[in-house]
Amino acid sequence: MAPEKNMRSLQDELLPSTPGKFKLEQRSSHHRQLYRCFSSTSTMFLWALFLIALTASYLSFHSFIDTGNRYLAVSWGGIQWERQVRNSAKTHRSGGMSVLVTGAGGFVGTHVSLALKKRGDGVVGIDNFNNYYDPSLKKARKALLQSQGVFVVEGDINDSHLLAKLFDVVAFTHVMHLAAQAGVRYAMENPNSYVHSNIAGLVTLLEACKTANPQPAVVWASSSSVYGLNEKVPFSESDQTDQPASLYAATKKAGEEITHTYNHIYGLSITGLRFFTVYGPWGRPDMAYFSFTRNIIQGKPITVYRGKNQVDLARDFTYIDDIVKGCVGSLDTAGKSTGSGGKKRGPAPYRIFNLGNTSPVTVPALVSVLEKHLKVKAKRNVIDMPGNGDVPFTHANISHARTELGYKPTTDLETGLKKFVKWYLSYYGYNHHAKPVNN
Ligand SMILES: O=C(O)[C@H]1O[C@H](OP(=O)(O)OP(=O)(O)OC[C@H]2O[C@@H](n3ccc(=O)[nH]c3=O)[C@H](O)[C@@H]2O)[C@H](O)[C@@H](O)[C@@H]1O
Repeated sequence: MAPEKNMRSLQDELLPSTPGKFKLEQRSSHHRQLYRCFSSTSTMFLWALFLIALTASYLSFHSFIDTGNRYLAVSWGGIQWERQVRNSAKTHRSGGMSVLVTGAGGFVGTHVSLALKKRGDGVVGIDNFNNYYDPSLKKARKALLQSQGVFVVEGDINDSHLLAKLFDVVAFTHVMHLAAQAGVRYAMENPNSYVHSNIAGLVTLLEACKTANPQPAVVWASSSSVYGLNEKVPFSESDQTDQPASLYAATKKAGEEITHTYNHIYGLSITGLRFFTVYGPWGRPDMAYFSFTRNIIQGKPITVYRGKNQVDLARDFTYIDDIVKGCVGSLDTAGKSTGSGGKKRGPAPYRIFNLGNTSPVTVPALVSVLEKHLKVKAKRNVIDMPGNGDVPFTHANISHARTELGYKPTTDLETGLKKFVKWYLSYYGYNHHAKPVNN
Protein backbone atom coordinates (compact mmCIF):
# COMPACT_ATOMS: atom_id res chain seq x y z
CA MET A 1 0.00 0.00 0.00
CA ALA A 2 1.33 3.43 -0.94
CA PRO A 3 2.19 5.51 2.17
CA GLU A 4 -0.07 8.37 1.00
CA LYS A 5 -3.10 6.07 0.66
CA ASN A 6 -2.29 4.43 3.92
CA MET A 7 -2.35 7.80 5.69
CA ARG A 8 -5.71 8.71 4.15
CA SER A 9 -7.40 5.49 5.29
CA LEU A 10 -6.19 6.16 8.86
CA GLN A 11 -7.67 9.67 8.68
CA ASP A 12 -10.92 8.15 7.35
CA GLU A 13 -11.18 5.95 10.43
CA LEU A 14 -10.42 8.68 13.00
CA LEU A 15 -12.08 11.70 11.49
CA PRO A 16 -15.11 12.21 9.36
CA SER A 17 -13.98 12.99 5.86
CA THR A 18 -16.35 15.99 5.79
CA PRO A 19 -16.96 16.81 9.43
CA GLY A 20 -19.75 19.36 8.71
CA LYS A 21 -21.70 16.97 6.62
CA PHE A 22 -21.32 14.12 9.05
CA LYS A 23 -22.74 16.17 11.93
CA LEU A 24 -25.61 17.35 9.78
CA GLU A 25 -26.45 13.82 8.81
CA GLN A 26 -26.32 12.61 12.44
CA ARG A 27 -28.56 15.42 13.65
CA SER A 28 -31.07 14.95 10.95
CA SER A 29 -31.29 11.21 11.59
CA HIS A 30 -31.74 11.92 15.32
CA HIS A 31 -34.50 14.37 14.48
CA ARG A 32 -36.10 11.84 12.26
CA GLN A 33 -36.07 9.33 15.13
CA LEU A 34 -37.56 11.85 17.54
CA TYR A 35 -40.15 12.77 15.01
CA ARG A 36 -41.03 9.11 14.57
CA CYS A 37 -41.15 8.57 18.32
CA PHE A 38 -43.47 11.46 19.05
CA SER A 39 -45.39 11.29 15.88
CA SER A 40 -48.45 9.84 17.61
CA THR A 41 -50.18 10.97 20.82
CA SER A 42 -50.31 7.43 22.16
CA THR A 43 -46.54 7.12 21.96
CA MET A 44 -46.22 10.44 23.78
CA PHE A 45 -48.54 9.16 26.44
CA LEU A 46 -46.38 6.05 26.84
CA TRP A 47 -43.31 8.24 27.22
CA ALA A 48 -45.03 10.29 29.91
CA LEU A 49 -45.96 7.10 31.76
CA PHE A 50 -42.39 5.90 31.48
CA LEU A 51 -41.06 9.16 32.97
CA ILE A 52 -43.58 9.05 35.83
CA ALA A 53 -42.63 5.44 36.59
CA LEU A 54 -38.94 6.39 36.53
CA THR A 55 -39.48 9.26 38.99
CA ALA A 56 -41.62 7.11 41.28
CA SER A 57 -39.08 4.30 41.40
CA TYR A 58 -36.31 6.84 42.09
CA LEU A 59 -38.27 8.31 45.02
CA SER A 60 -39.23 4.95 46.50
CA PHE A 61 -35.62 3.79 46.19
CA HIS A 62 -34.57 6.83 48.22
CA SER A 63 -37.19 6.26 50.88
CA PHE A 64 -36.08 2.60 51.03
CA ILE A 65 -32.50 3.74 51.61
CA ASP A 66 -33.72 6.21 54.30
CA THR A 67 -35.79 3.61 56.11
CA GLY A 68 -33.00 1.10 55.82
CA ASN A 69 -30.56 3.56 57.35
CA ARG A 70 -32.97 4.29 60.16
CA TYR A 71 -33.37 0.62 60.93
CA LEU A 72 -29.65 0.06 60.71
CA ALA A 73 -28.90 3.00 63.03
CA VAL A 74 -31.37 2.02 65.76
CA SER A 75 -32.29 -1.24 67.36
CA TRP A 76 -36.03 -1.16 66.77
CA GLY A 77 -38.45 -2.02 64.02
CA GLY A 78 -39.39 -5.06 61.99
CA ILE A 79 -42.06 -7.73 62.23
CA GLN A 80 -40.41 -9.67 65.05
CA TRP A 81 -39.92 -6.47 67.07
CA GLU A 82 -43.56 -5.47 66.61
CA ARG A 83 -44.66 -8.92 67.77
CA GLN A 84 -42.58 -8.55 70.95
CA VAL A 85 -44.06 -5.11 71.62
CA ARG A 86 -47.60 -6.38 71.09
CA ASN A 87 -47.13 -9.44 73.30
CA SER A 88 -45.61 -7.42 76.10
CA ALA A 89 -48.48 -4.90 75.95
CA LYS A 90 -51.17 -7.58 76.25
CA THR A 91 -53.19 -7.44 79.44
CA HIS A 92 -53.80 -10.62 81.42
CA ARG A 93 -56.68 -9.50 83.61
CA SER A 94 -60.09 -8.12 82.81
CA GLY A 95 -60.08 -4.33 82.69
CA GLY A 96 -56.28 -4.36 82.67
CA MET A 97 -54.21 -1.45 81.45
CA SER A 98 -51.70 -1.31 78.67
CA VAL A 99 -48.87 0.91 79.90
CA LEU A 100 -45.88 2.41 78.14
CA VAL A 101 -43.22 2.91 80.82
CA THR A 102 -40.48 5.35 79.84
CA GLY A 103 -37.20 4.99 81.72
CA ALA A 104 -38.03 1.32 82.33
CA GLY A 105 -34.34 0.50 82.76
CA GLY A 106 -34.19 3.03 85.60
CA PHE A 107 -34.71 2.46 89.30
CA VAL A 108 -38.37 3.46 89.69
CA GLY A 109 -39.21 2.36 86.13
CA THR A 110 -38.09 -1.20 86.78
CA HIS A 111 -40.05 -1.54 90.01
CA VAL A 112 -43.24 -0.03 88.60
CA SER A 113 -43.03 -2.20 85.46
CA LEU A 114 -42.63 -5.35 87.55
CA ALA A 115 -45.57 -4.44 89.81
CA LEU A 116 -47.86 -3.78 86.85
CA LYS A 117 -46.84 -6.95 85.05
CA LYS A 118 -47.31 -9.00 88.20
CA ARG A 119 -50.96 -7.99 88.54
CA GLY A 120 -51.68 -8.71 84.88
CA ASP A 121 -51.33 -5.37 83.15
CA GLY A 122 -49.59 -5.06 79.80
CA VAL A 123 -46.26 -3.23 79.97
CA VAL A 124 -43.84 -2.06 77.31
CA GLY A 125 -40.68 -0.29 78.45
CA ILE A 126 -38.48 2.20 76.68
CA ASP A 127 -35.05 3.32 77.83
CA ASN A 128 -31.98 4.84 76.17
CA PHE A 129 -29.58 3.11 78.59
CA ASN A 130 -27.33 6.16 78.74
CA ASN A 131 -24.16 6.14 80.81
CA TYR A 132 -25.07 8.74 83.46
CA TYR A 133 -24.40 5.85 85.82
CA ASP A 134 -23.18 2.30 85.25
CA PRO A 135 -25.21 1.04 82.24
CA SER A 136 -24.53 -2.57 83.28
CA LEU A 137 -26.86 -2.05 86.26
CA LYS A 138 -29.54 -0.81 83.84
CA LYS A 139 -28.94 -3.83 81.62
CA ALA A 140 -29.28 -6.12 84.62
CA ARG A 141 -32.63 -4.48 85.43
CA LYS A 142 -33.63 -5.01 81.80
CA ALA A 143 -32.76 -8.70 82.07
CA LEU A 144 -34.89 -8.91 85.22
CA LEU A 145 -37.80 -7.30 83.38
CA GLN A 146 -37.36 -9.59 80.41
CA SER A 147 -37.46 -12.64 82.68
CA GLN A 148 -40.90 -11.43 83.82
CA GLY A 149 -42.17 -10.88 80.29
CA VAL A 150 -41.62 -7.13 80.05
CA PHE A 151 -40.10 -6.09 76.74
CA VAL A 152 -37.90 -2.98 76.90
CA VAL A 153 -37.27 -1.08 73.69
CA GLU A 154 -33.85 0.53 73.43
CA GLY A 155 -34.51 4.05 72.27
CA ASP A 156 -34.78 7.67 73.25
CA ILE A 157 -37.96 9.59 74.09
CA ASN A 158 -36.64 12.28 71.74
CA ASP A 159 -37.14 9.85 68.84
CA SER A 160 -40.57 10.88 67.56
CA HIS A 161 -40.54 8.15 64.87
CA LEU A 162 -40.07 5.47 67.49
CA LEU A 163 -42.84 6.88 69.70
CA ALA A 164 -45.21 7.14 66.73
CA LYS A 165 -44.42 3.54 65.83
CA LEU A 166 -45.07 2.34 69.38
CA PHE A 167 -48.47 4.08 69.47
CA ASP A 168 -49.16 2.67 66.03
CA VAL A 169 -48.48 -0.89 67.19
CA VAL A 170 -50.24 -0.62 70.59
CA ALA A 171 -53.21 1.46 71.78
CA PHE A 172 -51.62 2.28 75.14
CA THR A 173 -54.19 3.25 77.76
CA HIS A 174 -51.55 4.86 80.02
CA VAL A 175 -48.04 6.27 79.86
CA MET A 176 -45.91 6.10 83.00
CA HIS A 177 -43.25 8.65 82.16
CA LEU A 178 -40.16 8.11 84.30
CA ALA A 179 -37.37 8.71 81.79
CA ALA A 180 -35.40 11.77 82.89
CA GLN A 181 -32.00 13.18 83.60
CA ALA A 182 -31.96 12.77 87.38
CA GLY A 183 -29.57 14.10 90.02
CA VAL A 184 -29.51 17.54 91.59
CA ARG A 185 -25.78 18.33 91.60
CA TYR A 186 -24.87 16.84 88.18
CA ALA A 187 -26.86 19.68 86.58
CA MET A 188 -23.87 21.97 87.15
CA GLU A 189 -21.64 19.59 85.20
CA ASN A 190 -23.93 18.77 82.29
CA PRO A 191 -26.80 21.26 82.12
CA ASN A 192 -27.78 20.40 78.56
CA SER A 193 -28.55 16.79 79.40
CA TYR A 194 -31.39 18.11 81.63
CA VAL A 195 -32.80 20.21 78.82
CA HIS A 196 -32.48 17.28 76.40
CA SER A 197 -34.35 14.75 78.54
CA ASN A 198 -36.55 16.73 80.91
CA ILE A 199 -37.70 19.42 78.49
CA ALA A 200 -37.20 18.36 74.86
CA GLY A 201 -37.84 14.67 75.60
CA LEU A 202 -40.94 15.47 77.60
CA VAL A 203 -42.38 17.62 74.80
CA THR A 204 -41.65 14.92 72.19
CA LEU A 205 -43.43 12.37 74.37
CA LEU A 206 -46.43 14.63 74.99
CA GLU A 207 -46.70 15.32 71.24
CA ALA A 208 -46.87 11.58 70.63
CA CYS A 209 -49.49 11.17 73.39
CA LYS A 210 -51.63 14.02 72.13
CA THR A 211 -51.58 12.63 68.58
CA ALA A 212 -52.30 9.04 69.61
CA ASN A 213 -55.79 7.66 69.09
CA PRO A 214 -56.95 6.94 71.74
CA GLN A 215 -54.93 9.38 73.81
CA PRO A 216 -53.37 7.70 76.85
CA ALA A 217 -53.55 9.10 80.40
CA VAL A 218 -50.10 10.35 81.43
CA VAL A 219 -48.57 9.85 84.89
CA TRP A 220 -45.09 11.28 85.24
CA ALA A 221 -42.26 11.89 87.70
CA SER A 222 -41.82 15.42 88.93
CA SER A 223 -39.67 15.98 92.02
CA SER A 224 -39.69 17.27 95.58
CA SER A 225 -36.92 19.59 94.43
CA VAL A 226 -39.54 21.90 92.88
CA TYR A 227 -40.15 23.24 96.42
CA GLY A 228 -36.67 24.76 96.18
CA LEU A 229 -36.20 27.45 98.79
CA ASN A 230 -39.70 26.97 100.21
CA GLU A 231 -39.53 27.15 104.02
CA LYS A 232 -43.09 26.28 104.90
CA VAL A 233 -43.14 22.83 106.50
CA PRO A 234 -44.33 20.25 105.56
CA PHE A 235 -44.38 20.88 101.82
CA SER A 236 -47.90 20.91 100.36
CA GLU A 237 -48.84 20.80 96.70
CA SER A 238 -50.37 24.28 96.96
CA ASP A 239 -47.11 25.82 98.27
CA GLN A 240 -45.02 28.21 96.23
CA THR A 241 -42.74 26.41 93.74
CA ASP A 242 -41.24 29.30 91.83
CA GLN A 243 -37.87 29.39 93.58
CA PRO A 244 -35.96 26.36 92.30
CA ALA A 245 -32.44 25.95 93.71
CA SER A 246 -31.03 23.86 90.85
CA LEU A 247 -31.39 23.55 87.10
CA TYR A 248 -32.68 20.02 87.72
CA ALA A 249 -35.50 21.44 89.86
CA ALA A 250 -36.17 24.12 87.26
CA THR A 251 -36.59 21.52 84.49
CA LYS A 252 -38.98 19.50 86.67
CA LYS A 253 -40.98 22.63 87.46
CA ALA A 254 -41.00 23.45 83.73
CA GLY A 255 -42.34 19.91 83.18
CA GLU A 256 -45.28 20.68 85.46
CA GLU A 257 -46.08 23.79 83.40
CA ILE A 258 -45.55 22.03 80.06
CA THR A 259 -47.83 19.13 81.00
CA HIS A 260 -50.43 21.69 82.07
CA THR A 261 -50.51 23.19 78.59
CA TYR A 262 -51.01 19.76 77.01
CA ASN A 263 -53.83 19.14 79.44
CA HIS A 264 -55.37 22.53 78.66
CA ILE A 265 -55.01 22.52 74.88
CA TYR A 266 -55.26 18.85 73.93
CA GLY A 267 -57.22 17.27 76.77
CA LEU A 268 -54.46 14.97 78.02
CA SER A 269 -55.09 13.49 81.46
CA ILE A 270 -52.04 14.44 83.54
CA THR A 271 -50.81 13.30 86.95
CA GLY A 272 -47.48 14.70 88.19
CA LEU A 273 -45.80 12.94 91.12
CA ARG A 274 -43.34 14.81 93.33
CA PHE A 275 -41.05 12.02 94.53
CA PHE A 276 -39.12 12.58 97.77
CA THR A 277 -35.57 11.06 97.65
CA VAL A 278 -36.55 7.52 96.67
CA TYR A 279 -34.24 4.70 97.78
CA GLY A 280 -34.14 0.89 97.85
CA PRO A 281 -32.91 -2.28 96.11
CA TRP A 282 -31.87 -1.82 92.46
CA GLY A 283 -31.41 1.89 93.28
CA ARG A 284 -29.38 4.64 91.66
CA PRO A 285 -25.61 4.55 92.29
CA ASP A 286 -25.40 8.36 92.04
CA MET A 287 -27.52 8.84 95.16
CA ALA A 288 -26.01 9.40 98.60
CA TYR A 289 -27.28 6.22 100.34
CA PHE A 290 -25.86 4.11 97.48
CA SER A 291 -22.47 5.79 97.08
CA PHE A 292 -22.07 5.95 100.89
CA THR A 293 -22.67 2.18 101.08
CA ARG A 294 -20.05 1.50 98.43
CA ASN A 295 -17.45 3.75 100.06
CA ILE A 296 -18.09 2.45 103.57
CA ILE A 297 -17.60 -1.14 102.36
CA GLN A 298 -14.41 -0.20 100.54
CA GLY A 299 -13.06 1.70 103.57
CA LYS A 300 -13.11 4.98 101.65
CA PRO A 301 -14.16 8.29 103.20
CA ILE A 302 -17.60 9.74 102.53
CA THR A 303 -18.39 13.44 102.24
CA VAL A 304 -21.27 14.53 104.43
CA TYR A 305 -22.59 17.98 103.63
CA ARG A 306 -23.77 20.23 106.43
CA GLY A 307 -26.15 23.17 106.06
CA LYS A 308 -25.93 26.80 107.17
CA ASN A 309 -25.15 27.41 110.86
CA GLN A 310 -23.92 23.82 111.09
CA VAL A 311 -27.46 22.46 110.79
CA ASP A 312 -27.59 18.93 109.41
CA LEU A 313 -29.25 18.40 106.02
CA ALA A 314 -32.38 16.27 106.10
CA ARG A 315 -34.44 14.37 103.56
CA ASP A 316 -37.85 12.76 103.60
CA PHE A 317 -36.33 9.48 102.30
CA THR A 318 -39.07 7.34 100.72
CA TYR A 319 -38.86 3.60 100.18
CA ILE A 320 -39.34 2.29 96.67
CA ASP A 321 -42.25 -0.06 97.47
CA ASP A 322 -44.24 2.89 98.84
CA ILE A 323 -43.45 4.92 95.72
CA VAL A 324 -44.57 2.03 93.50
CA LYS A 325 -47.91 1.93 95.33
CA GLY A 326 -48.27 5.67 94.72
CA CYS A 327 -47.49 5.24 91.02
CA VAL A 328 -49.89 2.35 90.54
CA GLY A 329 -52.58 4.19 92.53
CA SER A 330 -52.10 7.18 90.23
CA LEU A 331 -52.50 5.04 87.12
CA ASP A 332 -55.61 3.39 88.57
CA THR A 333 -57.29 6.67 89.42
CA ALA A 334 -56.17 8.70 86.39
CA GLY A 335 -59.22 9.91 84.52
CA LYS A 336 -59.32 9.50 80.78
CA SER A 337 -57.80 11.90 78.29
CA THR A 338 -60.54 13.60 76.31
CA GLY A 339 -58.88 14.51 73.03
CA SER A 340 -58.96 12.77 69.69
CA GLY A 341 -57.44 13.59 66.35
CA GLY A 342 -55.08 15.88 68.26
CA LYS A 343 -58.02 18.03 69.49
CA LYS A 344 -59.47 18.48 72.97
CA ARG A 345 -63.07 17.30 73.29
CA GLY A 346 -63.62 18.29 76.91
CA PRO A 347 -61.85 19.04 80.20
CA ALA A 348 -59.41 16.39 81.41
CA PRO A 349 -57.93 15.91 84.89
CA TYR A 350 -54.70 17.66 85.87
CA ARG A 351 -53.33 16.44 89.21
CA ILE A 352 -50.15 16.86 91.27
CA PHE A 353 -49.27 14.72 94.30
CA ASN A 354 -46.45 14.60 96.84
CA LEU A 355 -45.17 11.05 97.30
CA GLY A 356 -43.00 11.23 100.41
CA ASN A 357 -42.59 9.45 103.71
CA THR A 358 -43.57 12.33 106.05
CA SER A 359 -40.65 11.76 108.44
CA PRO A 360 -37.41 13.48 107.43
CA VAL A 361 -34.10 11.99 108.59
CA THR A 362 -30.78 13.85 108.71
CA VAL A 363 -27.91 12.76 106.49
CA PRO A 364 -25.64 11.87 109.47
CA ALA A 365 -28.50 9.71 110.84
CA LEU A 366 -28.73 7.97 107.45
CA VAL A 367 -25.00 7.20 107.67
CA SER A 368 -25.45 5.75 111.17
CA VAL A 369 -28.17 3.38 109.93
CA LEU A 370 -25.89 2.23 107.10
CA GLU A 371 -23.01 1.67 109.56
CA LYS A 372 -25.30 -0.47 111.66
CA HIS A 373 -26.50 -2.64 108.74
CA LEU A 374 -23.05 -2.94 107.17
CA LYS A 375 -21.32 -3.42 110.52
CA VAL A 376 -18.58 -1.09 109.32
CA LYS A 377 -17.71 2.36 110.67
CA ALA A 378 -17.82 5.14 108.07
CA LYS A 379 -14.95 7.58 107.60
CA ARG A 380 -16.98 10.79 107.65
CA ASN A 381 -15.62 13.91 106.08
CA VAL A 382 -18.08 16.62 107.13
CA ILE A 383 -17.99 19.81 105.07
CA ASP A 384 -20.18 22.85 104.62
CA MET A 385 -22.65 22.36 101.79
CA PRO A 386 -21.20 23.91 98.66
CA GLY A 387 -23.48 26.06 96.49
CA ASN A 388 -24.44 23.10 94.35
CA GLY A 389 -28.21 23.30 94.08
CA ASP A 390 -28.97 21.29 97.22
CA VAL A 391 -31.78 22.34 99.53
CA PRO A 392 -31.39 22.06 103.33
CA PHE A 393 -34.36 19.75 103.94
CA THR A 394 -37.47 18.19 102.43
CA HIS A 395 -40.65 17.12 104.19
CA ALA A 396 -43.80 15.97 102.43
CA ASN A 397 -47.38 16.58 103.35
CA ILE A 398 -49.07 13.56 101.76
CA SER A 399 -52.68 14.12 102.77
CA HIS A 400 -53.74 14.85 99.19
CA ALA A 401 -52.24 11.56 97.92
CA ARG A 402 -53.73 9.72 100.88
CA THR A 403 -57.23 10.95 100.06
CA GLU A 404 -57.08 10.58 96.29
CA LEU A 405 -54.77 7.60 95.77
CA GLY A 406 -55.03 5.72 99.06
CA TYR A 407 -51.27 6.37 99.40
CA LYS A 408 -49.90 5.31 102.78
CA PRO A 409 -46.14 4.78 103.17
CA THR A 410 -45.31 1.93 105.52
CA THR A 411 -41.51 1.52 105.39
CA ASP A 412 -39.27 3.57 107.68
CA LEU A 413 -35.64 4.36 106.78
CA GLU A 414 -34.19 1.74 109.14
CA THR A 415 -36.24 -1.08 107.56
CA GLY A 416 -35.82 0.18 104.01
CA LEU A 417 -32.05 0.52 104.25
CA LYS A 418 -31.82 -2.99 105.70
CA LYS A 419 -33.51 -4.28 102.54
CA PHE A 420 -31.26 -2.13 100.37
CA VAL A 421 -28.06 -3.37 102.05
CA LYS A 422 -29.22 -6.97 101.68
CA TRP A 423 -29.79 -6.44 97.96
CA TYR A 424 -26.52 -4.53 97.57
CA LEU A 425 -24.45 -7.31 99.12
CA SER A 426 -26.20 -9.98 97.08
CA TYR A 427 -25.67 -8.00 93.87
CA TYR A 428 -22.13 -6.66 94.33
CA GLY A 429 -20.80 -8.67 97.28
CA TYR A 430 -18.24 -7.01 99.55
CA ASN A 431 -15.84 -6.40 96.63
CA HIS A 432 -17.64 -3.81 94.60
CA HIS A 433 -15.05 -1.78 92.73
CA ALA A 434 -17.21 0.24 90.41
CA LYS A 435 -15.98 3.53 89.03
CA PRO A 436 -16.74 6.57 91.20
CA VAL A 437 -19.98 8.27 90.27
CA ASN A 438 -21.10 11.88 90.13
CA ASN A 439 -21.10 12.78 93.78
O1 LIG B 1 -36.41 14.15 96.11
C1 LIG B 1 -36.06 14.50 95.01
O2 LIG B 1 -36.78 15.17 94.35
C2 LIG B 1 -34.71 14.14 94.49
O3 LIG B 1 -34.09 13.21 95.36
C3 LIG B 1 -32.77 12.93 95.07
O4 LIG B 1 -31.99 14.10 95.31
P1 LIG B 1 -31.37 14.30 96.73
O5 LIG B 1 -32.41 14.47 97.76
O6 LIG B 1 -30.37 15.37 96.58
O7 LIG B 1 -30.71 12.87 97.02
P2 LIG B 1 -29.19 12.43 97.23
O8 LIG B 1 -28.36 12.81 96.09
O9 LIG B 1 -29.19 11.02 97.61
O10 LIG B 1 -28.74 13.32 98.48
C4 LIG B 1 -29.33 13.13 99.75
C5 LIG B 1 -28.69 14.04 100.75
O11 LIG B 1 -27.34 13.64 100.95
C6 LIG B 1 -26.48 14.76 100.80
N1 LIG B 1 -25.20 14.30 100.22
C7 LIG B 1 -25.14 13.83 98.97
C8 LIG B 1 -23.97 13.38 98.45
C9 LIG B 1 -22.81 13.43 99.22
O12 LIG B 1 -21.71 13.03 98.79
N2 LIG B 1 -22.91 13.89 100.48
C10 LIG B 1 -24.07 14.34 101.01
O13 LIG B 1 -24.10 14.77 102.18
C11 LIG B 1 -27.21 15.73 99.91
O14 LIG B 1 -26.78 17.04 100.17
C12 LIG B 1 -28.65 15.49 100.36
O15 LIG B 1 -28.95 16.30 101.46
C13 LIG B 1 -32.58 12.46 93.64
O16 LIG B 1 -31.22 12.39 93.29
C14 LIG B 1 -33.32 13.35 92.67
O17 LIG B 1 -33.26 12.75 91.38
C15 LIG B 1 -34.74 13.50 93.14
O18 LIG B 1 -35.50 14.23 92.28
